[in-house]
Amino acid sequence: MTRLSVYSLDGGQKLDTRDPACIAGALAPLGVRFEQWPARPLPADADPAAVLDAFAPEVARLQAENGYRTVDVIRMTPDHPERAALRAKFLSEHRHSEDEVRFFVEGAGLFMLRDDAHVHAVLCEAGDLISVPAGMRHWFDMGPHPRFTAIRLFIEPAGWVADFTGDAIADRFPRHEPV
Ligand SMILES: CSCCC(=O)/C(O)=C/O
Ligand SMILES: [Fe+2]
Ligand code: NI
Repeated sequence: MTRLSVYSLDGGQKLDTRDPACIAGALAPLGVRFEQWPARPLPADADPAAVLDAFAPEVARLQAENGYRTVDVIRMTPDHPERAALRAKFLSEHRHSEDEVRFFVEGAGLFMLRDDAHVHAVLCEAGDLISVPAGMRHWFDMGPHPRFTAIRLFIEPAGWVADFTGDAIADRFPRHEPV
């Protein structure tokens, strides 16, 4: 179930909630957009084109709002050959020059969003739309046995571009531990 846990930078826990309205309300002051949209089941063999086709109305709505020029699909399974390398890449704290817009359509993954005083752990699940503002330090944990599909929307034609901070902060905070 979608969840927000907030930690102070020294690791003390300040908030833990599974209430979607509370999650959205706690993230909004950070400039983070969080909404829940209905998700629909996908065939196990759905390729990126099929995923985009299944969620064409949602993608069109987001593109109409913000003119995203590049849209892709990331689908991770526990046997994905690059799961360890991709997990390590996203676990490195980074930021982007544009908002990070993700619509989760299957499974779950953990976003860790850092501001001056806190780390906000947002466990995103199917149906969750999140937009992390440009410049916000963050990392993402898909866990050792990843299972999620997310639609990613970019203004930048090149798609995913990150500025890694070099800070190993992720090592000091909880990881995604799927049940
Ligand atoms: C949930 S989409 C994969 C992770 C990603 O694109 C990113 O930038 C994480 O911070
Ligand atoms: Fe990112
Ligand atoms: Ni904060």
